[in-house]
Amino acid sequence: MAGIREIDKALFPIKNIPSVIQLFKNQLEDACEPDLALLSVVAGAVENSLTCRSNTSLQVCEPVEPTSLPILEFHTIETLYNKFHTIMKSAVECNKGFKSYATRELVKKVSDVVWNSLTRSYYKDRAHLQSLYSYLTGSKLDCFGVAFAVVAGCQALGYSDVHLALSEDHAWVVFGERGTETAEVTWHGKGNEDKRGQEIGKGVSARSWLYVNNKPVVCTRHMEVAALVSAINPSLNATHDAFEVALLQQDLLWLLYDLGHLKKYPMAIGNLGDLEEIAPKGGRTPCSVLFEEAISSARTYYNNQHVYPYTYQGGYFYRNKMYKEAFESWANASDVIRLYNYSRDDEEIYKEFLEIANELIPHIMKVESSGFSANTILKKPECFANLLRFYDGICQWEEGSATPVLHIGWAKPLVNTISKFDAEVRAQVEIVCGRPEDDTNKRSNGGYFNNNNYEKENGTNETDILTSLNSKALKDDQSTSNFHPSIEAL
Ligand SMILES: CC1(C)CN=C(N2CCN(c3ncnc4sc(CCF)cc34)CC2)S1
Repeated sequence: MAGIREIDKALFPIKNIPSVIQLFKNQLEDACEPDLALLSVVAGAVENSLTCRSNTSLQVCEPVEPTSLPILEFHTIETLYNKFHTIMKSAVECNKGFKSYATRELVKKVSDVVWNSLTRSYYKDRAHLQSLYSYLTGSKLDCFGVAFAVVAGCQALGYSDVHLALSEDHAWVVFGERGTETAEVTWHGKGNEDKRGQEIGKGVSARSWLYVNNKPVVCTRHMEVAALVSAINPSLNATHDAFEVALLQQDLLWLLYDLGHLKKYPMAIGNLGDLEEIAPKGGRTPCSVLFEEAISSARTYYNNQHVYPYTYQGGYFYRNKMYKEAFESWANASDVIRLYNYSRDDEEIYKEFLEIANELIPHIMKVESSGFSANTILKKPECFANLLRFYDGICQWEEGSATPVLHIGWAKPLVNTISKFDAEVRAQVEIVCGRPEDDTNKRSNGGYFNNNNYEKENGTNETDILTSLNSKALKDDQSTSNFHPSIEAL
């Protein structure tokens, strides 16, 4: 392992953001691979010094150089770096000399070293528990942090084949001669037995969103740096961010973007888009384009199996009152989820769709039907079509799943929303149902919406459907409709 080089040491003591950027630049542009342990300790130390101040009350800071940081001494970093290497090397005898490829036993051993050195019990979802600084000074890591620490530990032991694999809500490792071996190395969610050491989902979990249909982001060393930078958390408290940390994260993401290391990492591009929306850097790609780039990355490299690129974009449109565009993004997100089976590990994306359906869309309908919107979306059939596509995707997500998705809490906002569109607007939407593929328990997208005349597949016209929907939600009468059984069950 290269260890800390003179060129890096020369940057210390670090007093400002440009010095941190330079350290990352040296590591990323250097011929050999970036040192994950060094960069994670430095990023964690900076984040900790600016967000975990003892007095959490917001000080009225005297105007300082916006990029100044609390001084970071080399000795501090070197001590923690050496501590990490000692932990790894004393726990794992690795054959000196030639480095073979990692084995499942080796990966499990490194995972055990990290796992057994964590504090017995602590609040796992707390902020600032993702870095090796947190691990080495507080013996605390969140679930992503454990996976990252295992990859950094294997790098410290000289295994260049062990890499981080990322879904939208979980992390594991790949290793071996062809990089095709997989292993769980951390936990997921609450109250789930960890599966550390096991291969990645072969069973039912393989069809769950959590494992993104086996289309995870498989990182290079440089993309592992992008993951640690994405995991930087600028939050000071529930309402405020430490702006220097957000600035550092944004500058580091631009550095990685310029070097091409975000090309296959949609969520990192989305993170950069969020930061750019808040504090746009002049002369840079605008955030709206970044959200589009994240979507095209997911479509190009991950067979469009990722949801978050569309919810990044939908959130941006929503915040900027571009409601017609938001509906389209959310319908596209729903077209992704419809191909999965909902499983108990998918709570995070369930909450995402629940918030869109029961908070964001009802808010839009309220604003749009307040009568002051000249160019209201309530007159636009494509908005109605995208709304139906959004809801239909969630219904199809539930079909074939062992766990139900929809319940009465979904139906009332749904009926409220649909009935805000007048009949003559709805009549302009044609539901063309393609022949459902003979896919056992998961039809492919059996239908799509476009704006011609509305025809239900069995000839029922839309007024009956909506009337029966309304009556169902309001009076629970027993008339039949073609909507999803869960809505039928109201
Ligand atoms: C549209 C949104 C709700 C906004 N933020 C989102 N995220 C914030 C950043 N996220 C991420 N950003 C970069 N890399 C990763 S790897 C991972 C799974 C655990 F390892 C999550 C995640 C998760 C998703 S999705």
